[in-house]
Amino acid sequence: GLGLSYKKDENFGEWYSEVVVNGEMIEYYDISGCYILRPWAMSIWEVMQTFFDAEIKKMKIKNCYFPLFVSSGVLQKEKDHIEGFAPEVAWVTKSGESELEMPIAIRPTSETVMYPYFSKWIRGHRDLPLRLNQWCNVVRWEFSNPTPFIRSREFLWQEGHTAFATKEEADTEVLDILELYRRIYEEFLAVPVIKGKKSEHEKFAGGLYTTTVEAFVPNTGRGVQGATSHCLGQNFAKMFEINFENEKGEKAMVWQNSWAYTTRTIGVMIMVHGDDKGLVLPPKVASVQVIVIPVPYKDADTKGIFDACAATVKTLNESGIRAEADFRDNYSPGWKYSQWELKGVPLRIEIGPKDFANNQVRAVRRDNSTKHDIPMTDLVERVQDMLNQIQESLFDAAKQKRDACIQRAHTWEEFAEALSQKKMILAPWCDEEEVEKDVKTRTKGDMGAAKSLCSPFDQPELPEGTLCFASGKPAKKWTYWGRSY
Ligand SMILES: O=C1CCCN[C@@H]1CCCn1cnc2cc(F)c(Cl)cc2c1=O
Ligand SMILES: [Mg+2]
Repeated sequence: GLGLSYKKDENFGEWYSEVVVNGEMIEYYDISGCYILRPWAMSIWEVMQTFFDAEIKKMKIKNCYFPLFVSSGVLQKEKDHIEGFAPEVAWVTKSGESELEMPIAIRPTSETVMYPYFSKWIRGHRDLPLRLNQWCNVVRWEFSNPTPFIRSREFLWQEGHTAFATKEEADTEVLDILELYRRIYEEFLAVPVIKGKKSEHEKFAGGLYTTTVEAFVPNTGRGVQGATSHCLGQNFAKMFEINFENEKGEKAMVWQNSWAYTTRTIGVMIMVHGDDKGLVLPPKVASVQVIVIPVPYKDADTKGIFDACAATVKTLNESGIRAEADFRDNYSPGWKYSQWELKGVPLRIEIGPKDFANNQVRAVRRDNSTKHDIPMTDLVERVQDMLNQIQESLFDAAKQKRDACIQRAHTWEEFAEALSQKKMILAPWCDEEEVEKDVKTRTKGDMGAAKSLCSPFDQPELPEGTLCFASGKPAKKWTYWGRSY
């Protein structure tokens, strides 16, 4: 039958892979770590893309497209930040039967692809700011356990790459983009995130600083890096000689940013909202927000009921609500209810003989299963209200659950206890990299080590004399710690 064989609270990993497959988002592929994104997933990606693309266009950021392939000389250009990643670079070594002269890498990210051309295109201050974005795929041949959406060897993302005359402009854009990432999570996916700064150890080594929106999966007690917005400083400008003649006629290096979010966003949403009946889609990103199901009864006016369903869909669509009817005659209404619940459609509308006779519909919410009789005369207004309520209550429920997983800790004992309870820990830290590495070492285990997730911009009060939870040295900042994906 349609029912899932795993429970979210009992076998999270199996529950997740069953839900993404049975909910028709993912099809497994014969190459490990690669997944087929079916329309039910792609439509969510497109809703976010439509929002984000419009927003960056308002910021005068232009889309472009650079080649997938990177020559090995160019890729190795940035030695120190590459060496850590070398094992995950995928290489093309042959065409047909013949070996290539030089192996060609498939882009794992596009700094080294783009920046030689930034150097060529940027001459004077009038060429700045240069602000480009590309929507593309990247390949990273990771070996840690692949998970649909969350960790795959190929994924879709957007990568923004910008260059400015001043640091101030770069700093401002880093946060403008981070706010868009927060909106994607909190306003579209209904997932609460924490805005903060990555530690020196966790940041992008090639950059100056990394800002992030951190999500959290209560079931596994793991943090998830939701999206990142880096200020690269002048590091890449130095390496790729990206400089310009400033207004005083002096030669100056540009200040750069790079920022990305990926299809991982979809996996986080599924993990946070899904339940034992399947996917639960926030209305903002659901390609079908309302599914209308006829409930004919043997001698009742079946045609009338079907026509009422068609009219309901038409009325909703005309008001901008994404509605469909399920007229399939080879499935019972009950079977259809289960199937559309499995696919996470936020609202179901049933029209049976009684509803039809009373010129009303029966609406059922996917998130809390409550039933509501709606007069046809109020249809659009009531349905729109219910969709807004579902969006809001999904966020509120997720925020409540996430907040319940946050534990403050002042000592190692409190930290270790909270970690064992799968919490995300907010602790005062001395901000020393050696101490951070020590926390990783001390928490190594089969569940994976704890790491710093971010130092939240919204810092609680740090009273004078507060000591670091791990080193006992004077604490400098509150920082979130936890296991992560
Ligand atoms: O996160 C972003 C936003 C969008 C543009 N890129 C940055 C940094 C990416 C770091 N990073 C991440 N993963 C990598 C994997 C690799 F195989 C190689 Cl060669 C390099 C990297 C690498 O530089
Ligand atoms: Mg990686």
